[in-house]
Amino acid sequence: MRKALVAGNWKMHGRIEQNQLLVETLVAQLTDLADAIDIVICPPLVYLDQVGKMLNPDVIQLGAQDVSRFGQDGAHTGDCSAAMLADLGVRYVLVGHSERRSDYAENDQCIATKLAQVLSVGLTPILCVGEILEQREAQQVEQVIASQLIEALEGLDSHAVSSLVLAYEPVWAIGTGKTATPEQAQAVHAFIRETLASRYGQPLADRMIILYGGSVKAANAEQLFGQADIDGGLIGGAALVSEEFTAICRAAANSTIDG
Ligand SMILES: O=C[C@H](O)COP(=O)(O)O
Repeated sequence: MRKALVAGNWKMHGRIEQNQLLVETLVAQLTDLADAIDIVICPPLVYLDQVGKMLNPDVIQLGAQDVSRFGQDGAHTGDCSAAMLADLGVRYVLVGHSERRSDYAENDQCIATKLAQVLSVGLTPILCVGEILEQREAQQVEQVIASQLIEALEGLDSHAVSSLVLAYEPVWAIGTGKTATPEQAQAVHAFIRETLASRYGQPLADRMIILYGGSVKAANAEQLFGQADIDGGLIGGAALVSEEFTAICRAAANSTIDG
């Protein structure tokens, strides 16, 4: 059985004082879920050290929102390498989030390079894929998702692919309050698993953790996580509210127990 994972992506939110309050609360509220699910918090880069020092990695692990595509130390102003993230105790790294794709024109080749950097230092990438509204309306969802996956995974062997986490995030559902219905999300998750099975074999596909992201909140988490191929969530806005994030984690734990 796959172990559910819930990752909170704070995006560009936080201040030292409010981070402290939020993380202290989460650590206290989520301790009993340590064995049931994996929980990750991805604060902004400048707060990784602060948040990392407050976390008990047996309960909540540290994640980063991005990584440099350059592997070596060097003249890359503003960048932070995978090795530096590992040095700080980061365990997971978001790669290919739609906001990186749109804000910084990150293409699939750039994303493939970043994946390789993250894997090279033994961290777990969370590879994000998802279609924009026009692509969904044009019935291109499967084509877009397959292409994003295949291009990003180009050059990785099965062993490397098996150490990834995937996140399906329909761009039209991110921060908009328009969640995909559980059926819409399940259909794409099943398609992702089929695509992986056809390229890397059924056992690998069956083990792959595939998260859903896009306006997940306490009120819809249970239904989403109850779908057969949805193994948890990548949470944005609701990750900034302790009661919401805790309830989402509990819904994921319940879905694991329910099977
Ligand atoms: O990384 C998180 C996703 O982009 C979802 O964000 P959201 O929950 O605010 O829609």
